[in-house]
Amino acid sequence: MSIIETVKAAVAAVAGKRANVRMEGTRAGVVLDTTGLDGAGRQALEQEVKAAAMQPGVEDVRVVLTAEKRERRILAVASGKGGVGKSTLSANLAIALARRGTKTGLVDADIYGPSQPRLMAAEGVKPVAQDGKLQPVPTRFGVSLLSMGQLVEPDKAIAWRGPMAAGALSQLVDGDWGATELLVLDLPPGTGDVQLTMVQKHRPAGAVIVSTPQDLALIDARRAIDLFAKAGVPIIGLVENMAGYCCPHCGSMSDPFGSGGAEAAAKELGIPFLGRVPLTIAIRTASDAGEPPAAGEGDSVFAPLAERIAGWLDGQA
Ligand SMILES: Nc1ncnc2c1ncn2[C@@H]1O[C@H](COP(=O)(O)OP(=O)(O)OP(=O)(O)O)[C@@H](O)[C@H]1O
Repeated sequence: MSIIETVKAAVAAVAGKRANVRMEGTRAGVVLDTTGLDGAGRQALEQEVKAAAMQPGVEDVRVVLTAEKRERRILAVASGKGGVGKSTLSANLAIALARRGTKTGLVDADIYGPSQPRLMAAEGVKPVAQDGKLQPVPTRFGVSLLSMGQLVEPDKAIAWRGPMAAGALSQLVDGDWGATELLVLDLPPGTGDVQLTMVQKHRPAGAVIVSTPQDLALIDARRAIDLFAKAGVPIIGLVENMAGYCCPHCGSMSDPFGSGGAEAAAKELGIPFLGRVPLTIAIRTASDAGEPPAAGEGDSVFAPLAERIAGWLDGQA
C-alpha cells in the first residue's frame, strides 16, 4: 500500500466519511467535517485523526476543521400577560424536546422576573464570556441555559428598559450555543417594544402562546398574535395552562373556570389548540424545588405538547 492509501485507511477508521486526506511530500493534510459535534467532540476527533494520520513516512499532519453551518431555530414562548405559567411551560417544553433527542437550549428573556435558574436548578451559577460570547450554563436536565437572572442581581432585574433590555437579551440568544439545534425563548410577558424587537431581530421559527382559562379575554391573546404577525413569525398554537384543578387527594378534575374555553378561543383566533396543562399542586411544588415535571418518568403532560410542537417544526424544516 502507498503512504497515501495507508493514511487514508487509518484516518477513515477513526473519522469515517468526515475526513478528506491529501499528501504533499511527507505532509498529510486532512479536511475534517465536524458538523454536529460540540467543542469537546471536535477536539477529541481532531486528536484521533492526527494520531491516525501519523503513519511511517509521514512527518507532519495538518488538520483543517470545517462544519456545515446549521440554522439554529428558535421557538418563542409568549403570553399576553404575566403570571400565566409561561416560564413553567418554557422550561418543561425545553426538557421534553431535549428528551425527544433535539439538542435544546433555553433562553430566559424574562426581564421582569427571570425564574429559569430556579426552575432549572441552576441558581447562583454565572455564565462566563469567552471571545465576547456568553457560555450557556449546563443543567441536570440536558438543556443548557442562559438567563437574565444570571446576569443581574434579582432585585435589579426590574430596572431594564427598552433598547438596553433588548441589547442585553440579544447577548443571551447570541451566546455560544455550539451544537444546539433549538433554542426555546421564554419571552418577557406582554406585547411591548422589547418583545417586538426580540422577535424581529431573532426571527423565531414559530411561537407558542400560553394562556390560562381566566385570562382568555381574547384581547390579550390577540395582541400576542398581532406581535408575531407583524414580525412574520407563524403561530404554532395556543397552550392552556392551569386548565382545570386536579385534586391532590382523589385525583379528580374540576373546572372552576369552566372548560373548553381555550379551545374555543383558539378556534375563534384562527390558531391551533395544542393542549392543556392542568393546575396541580405537584407542578408548583416540583417547579419551586427545581425538579421540572417533564424530567420525570411519569410525564404525560409536557411530552405530548413537545411531540406536537416538534412535529410542526419538522414540517417547516
Ligand atoms: N399548571 C400549573 N399548576 C400549578 N402551578 C402552576 C402551573 N403553572 C404555573 N404554576 C405556578 O404559577 C406561578 C407562575 O408561573 P410562571 O412563573 O411559570 O409564570 P410566568 O407566566 O412565567 O410568570 P411571569 O410573567 O411572572 O414571568 C409559579 O409559582 C408556578 O409554579
